[in-house]
Amino acid sequence: MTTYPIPTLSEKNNELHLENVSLNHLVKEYGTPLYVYSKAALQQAWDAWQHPNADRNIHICYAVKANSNLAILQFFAQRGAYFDTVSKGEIARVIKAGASADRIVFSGVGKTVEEITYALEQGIHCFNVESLPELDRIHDIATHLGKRAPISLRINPDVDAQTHPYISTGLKENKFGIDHNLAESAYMHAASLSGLKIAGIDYHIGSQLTNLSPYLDAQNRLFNLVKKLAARGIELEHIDLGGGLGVRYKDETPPAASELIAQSLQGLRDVGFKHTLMFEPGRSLVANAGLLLTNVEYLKPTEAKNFAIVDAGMNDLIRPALYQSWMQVVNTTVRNEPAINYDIVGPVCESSDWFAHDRELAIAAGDTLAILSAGAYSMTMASNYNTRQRPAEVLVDNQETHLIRQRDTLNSLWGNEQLL
Ligand SMILES: Cc1ncc(COP(=O)(O)O)c(C=O)c1O
Ligand SMILES: N[C@@H](CCCC[NH3+])C(=O)O
Repeated sequence: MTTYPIPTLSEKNNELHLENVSLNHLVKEYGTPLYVYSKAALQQAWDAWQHPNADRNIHICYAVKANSNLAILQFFAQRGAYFDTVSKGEIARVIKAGASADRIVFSGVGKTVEEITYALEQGIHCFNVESLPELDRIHDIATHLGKRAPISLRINPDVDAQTHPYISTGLKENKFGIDHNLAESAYMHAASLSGLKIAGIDYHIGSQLTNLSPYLDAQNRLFNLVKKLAARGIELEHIDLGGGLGVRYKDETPPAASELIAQSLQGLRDVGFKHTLMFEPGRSLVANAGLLLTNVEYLKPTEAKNFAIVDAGMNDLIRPALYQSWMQVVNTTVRNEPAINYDIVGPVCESSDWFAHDRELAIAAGDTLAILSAGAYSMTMASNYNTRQRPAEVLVDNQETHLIRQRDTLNSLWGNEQLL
């Protein structure tokens, strides 16, 4: 029997099921393209990040950009998550989903005056500050509002995360964070600003990391810095080690979250630190709880290739087009006919509109394909390019299904536009 990266996906009676719901049944009920998430898989991913007997507080800040559907945010809020956000919209979503603002950290290199004002008015947990001008801006706005802004400086440790260059963020040529070498003077400056309250320190070196060593290198550099800051009288409440833990799409073997937490805790104990520990996982909490269902519209053999043209496009799921990501594609109906090689492509007018190249599959026109591991950076990166309606989203809970987002309506496509 095939094993899938999604733990709650299995074959029953020659059809794929997510938990106890047939994917073909979902297609009949909700149509395609359709994002489907498994509540039990979300729970497993959340549980993997729990470390009940730690000798300090550990806050798991779910990185909202990975999947920001309100029902998904509500799921994590109900389990006591903190949230890592990067825009006013994400902060507002988290609050709308029922989380308290004081569980929100606000990252991002380009925070506007409007966003900082909004975050201060809501009373967020902490700003992860990415530059000196941003530090001054937050001080000015906080002073104007008669508040003190809790801040952490995001340090760029100049460590190679060994991942795709587009999702590597901790090298000195990346736009993120404050240079490691400037960190001490940046903290001294922050300490001199009355509108700020120094709360912590953080880094985030990249995404889809499958190896602990870059993490641990960055962590050691950060701990040295924390020691130097303490020697200068700057005490921090928390250390935030960012997100980035990878998942299995194909045959990757990322470390377990428990391993990452255990090593980080050990590192902290070795240097005698008592700080609260924070992490900002996104992908590892949601990627393998979701898939995208798409209908095969046409099989098109050409001299060069066999194309399977599906009704989802790069606008619905851009990861293969943008990063050449490998995502597993399976037929939701198990077919015994011989498999042949297909390029799985969408209807969008771009040659980069593909999901898989040279995949061996047995497919008939009208079948439904499932693109797996599509719980993270999939729906959140969807667009309306080619004036296509973004997919609906469904959450499966054992035998029950919940529509958690309607498909875009035609009217929603131009609802904000105006004829002259
Ligand atoms: C600041 C920050 N924190 C957390 C994350 C989440 O990363 P991941 O989804 O790889 O865990 C990101 C995205 O890479 C990020 O930019
Ligand atoms: N969007 C990327 C991850 C970006 C991480 C954001 N800092 C992906 O799909 O892999």
